[in-house]
Amino acid sequence: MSKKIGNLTVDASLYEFINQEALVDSGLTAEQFWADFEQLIHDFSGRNAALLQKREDIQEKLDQWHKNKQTHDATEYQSFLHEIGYLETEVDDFKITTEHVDPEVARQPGPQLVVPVKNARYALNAANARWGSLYDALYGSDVISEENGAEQGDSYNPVRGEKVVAYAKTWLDDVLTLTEGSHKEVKQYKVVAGALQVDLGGKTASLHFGDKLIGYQGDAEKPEAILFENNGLHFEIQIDPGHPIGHRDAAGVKDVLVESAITTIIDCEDSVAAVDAEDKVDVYRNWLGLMNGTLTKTFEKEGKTVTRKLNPDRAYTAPSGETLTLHGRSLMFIRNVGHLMTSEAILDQNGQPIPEGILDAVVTSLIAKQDVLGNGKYRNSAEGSIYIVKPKMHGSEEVAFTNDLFNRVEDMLGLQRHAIKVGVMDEERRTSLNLKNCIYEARERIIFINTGFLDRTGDEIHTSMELGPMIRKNEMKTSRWLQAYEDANVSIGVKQGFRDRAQIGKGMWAMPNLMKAMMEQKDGQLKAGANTAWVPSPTAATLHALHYHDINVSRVQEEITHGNYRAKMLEIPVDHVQNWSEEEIQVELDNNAQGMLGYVVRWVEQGVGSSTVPDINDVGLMEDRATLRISSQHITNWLHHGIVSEQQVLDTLKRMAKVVDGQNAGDPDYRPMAPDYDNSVAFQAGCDLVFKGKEQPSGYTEPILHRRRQEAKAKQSDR
Ligand SMILES: CC(=O)SCCNC(=O)CCNC(=O)[C@H](O)C(C)(C)COP(=O)(O)OP(=O)(O)OC[C@H]1O[C@@H](n2cnc3c(N)ncnc32)[C@H](O)[C@@H]1OP(=O)(O)O
Ligand SMILES: O=CC(=O)O
Ligand SMILES: [Mg+2]
Repeated sequence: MSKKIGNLTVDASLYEFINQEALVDSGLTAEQFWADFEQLIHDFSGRNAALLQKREDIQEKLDQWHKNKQTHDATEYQSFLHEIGYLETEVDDFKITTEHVDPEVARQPGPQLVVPVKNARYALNAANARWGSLYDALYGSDVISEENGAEQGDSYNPVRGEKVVAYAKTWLDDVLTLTEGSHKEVKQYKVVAGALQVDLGGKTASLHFGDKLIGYQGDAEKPEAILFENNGLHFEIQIDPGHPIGHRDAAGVKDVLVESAITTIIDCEDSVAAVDAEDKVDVYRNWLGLMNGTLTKTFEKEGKTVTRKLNPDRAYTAPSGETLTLHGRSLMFIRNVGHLMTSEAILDQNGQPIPEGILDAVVTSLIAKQDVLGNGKYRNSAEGSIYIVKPKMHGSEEVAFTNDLFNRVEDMLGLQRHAIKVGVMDEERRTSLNLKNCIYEARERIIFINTGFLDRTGDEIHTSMELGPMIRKNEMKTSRWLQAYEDANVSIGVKQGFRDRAQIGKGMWAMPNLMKAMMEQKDGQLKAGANTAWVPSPTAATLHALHYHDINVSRVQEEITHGNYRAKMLEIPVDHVQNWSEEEIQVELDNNAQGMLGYVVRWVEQGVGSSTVPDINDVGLMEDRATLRISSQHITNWLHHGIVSEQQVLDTLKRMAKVVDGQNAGDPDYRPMAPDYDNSVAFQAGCDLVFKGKEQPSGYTEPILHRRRQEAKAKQSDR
């Protein structure tokens, strides 16, 4: 059902949602909103389409260039890229001037959590993941080994519990060093004359660096929680001798509560399957509930009914005796979709679906205006800012388009100029190579540049598809172009004045179950100069937060050395030797096919936009549209260059479909792909992604996924 509003045709459910929910108390009338929206669509759609056409024209030229050249000459190639406008002439030096940036962005380095907005249970969990139990994160992850009787099991294992406490207290000794003794020996914590005093059994000690104590809850002599700050991040020692864990502890410590997900990206993009107006309304309604504080979700967990809602702020007594309040929730950003897709939720005056990025910009900003006006139960941005993450832009013209669009949205919604901030995903090759210019176009509203290395890898493969077969997927992570891209992002961000004003972010830890490995490796992103980095879950946020206590990122950024990274970034990861055995080729194909189908089947049949899918070695990998872009494009590339044959790919897909079916055997809602492959919409989607992969714009997966999901939905409603 749809409604004619002016010259627009608007899906009825979206129209009702906007009029009856999103516009309420927004200070805008429905009449004016729809009239302005129509005009905005009219003014911006053509430019959006032209930018997409430019992408296609450039790709066509790149393809021809590689096809016509016998050998690849790097210097010649760079000149050609300049000629076709792929490499831009660099703007003069400048600094970003973004104002009204919340401290979480400007001055609090810390983890950034990403969560699919469509999943209310997870989204609420993510918003609340500002604070996380260190004991729970350790107990439930592989950071604590299961050796010597420390298995997780079904009920509380005190042997494991002891290891957790030992780990946490060793950490406390590092960040909260006592004048003598160890936190392991403490018998009592109290606050005396505004300072920490610990009883070590006969001896007393205090903090080596006294200014780290900044508050407490309860009675100073017998606190329930003591709050500390280190490197701008907070944590609490929580004390309750009556608690089952506190009861076992000499000082009654029941937990260490760590400030964890400082910011969270509420994602409308790659972790979400939203293909029609119904889905978009679900997405927007959850975002509204997060902005006005009304979102709740009731579900069964461990035999109990749980109702999850947003956590309140946290109140403490400061050493001065005054009340100190800290945010109880993560600062929420909203990731809009990119410029590529259109949405049938609204048809323009010609009956054409409008650009989905425009729809997201208008509706997510309208909803966030509730927070700007202070209409919600809680405040997200104390600065009255709206944080939109914009993915998958190619080059500075596309950033300029976003900036102009946001100006117009601000005018339309009655927001102050630059109230809408932008986080630019540095995840397409044309953006990485022209990053300084991209930042320049958004210099008054930019609040992050983030290396989305997953999309970036997909774009690397697609852009140079014609040059030759690419190196194996796992080798991409250590290749020279990728290192140069990561370094360039930090260097350019620092030079353009991001330090202590905006985020220089790094990418996702995509192995949600391998937390020990994360603890060993993810601090590398901070050492490279990032002041935030992506994590897939609240547990990962709590653990990754410890890295920011170890490393003072602001200081790291001060010492960043700058180089010229362009030439290295332009080194294309083709494998010139191709010294692969038949077995290696098959393993690579199996791995890509399994990851791809494991993700696609849940996307297409069940509308799940992000899943953990076991890889060939049974390691659970976070899969989303960006990882799908890599695996599908990799197969397409090897197929195109004859490393694998069409029959081999098809046989592999069929074999892997059975493996994936087996992995999902426990799911009553699962629809197997084998043996009726021709009738499995998901399997057909997988085939399209590789066999039609060369024609997909920039190698993106969304056009095929959307079409196939719509088909699966239609089939399901017929059944
Ligand atoms: C390239 C890119 O664009 S990366 C960014 C896009 N990707 C993402 O956003 C991925 C985000 N992460 C996720 O979606 C999930 O963590 C997945 C799909 C990877 C794993 O999900 P699951 O297999 O269901 O996780 P698992 O069973 O281990 O844990 C579930 C619990 O963790 C919580 N959880 C897991 N991930 C998240 C998250 N991102 N935010 C909040 N809570 C989360 C769930 O709420 C649940 O707890 P609950 O029972 O108390 O509600
Ligand atoms: O969006 C993130 C990415 O890696 O792609
Ligand atoms: Mg991405």
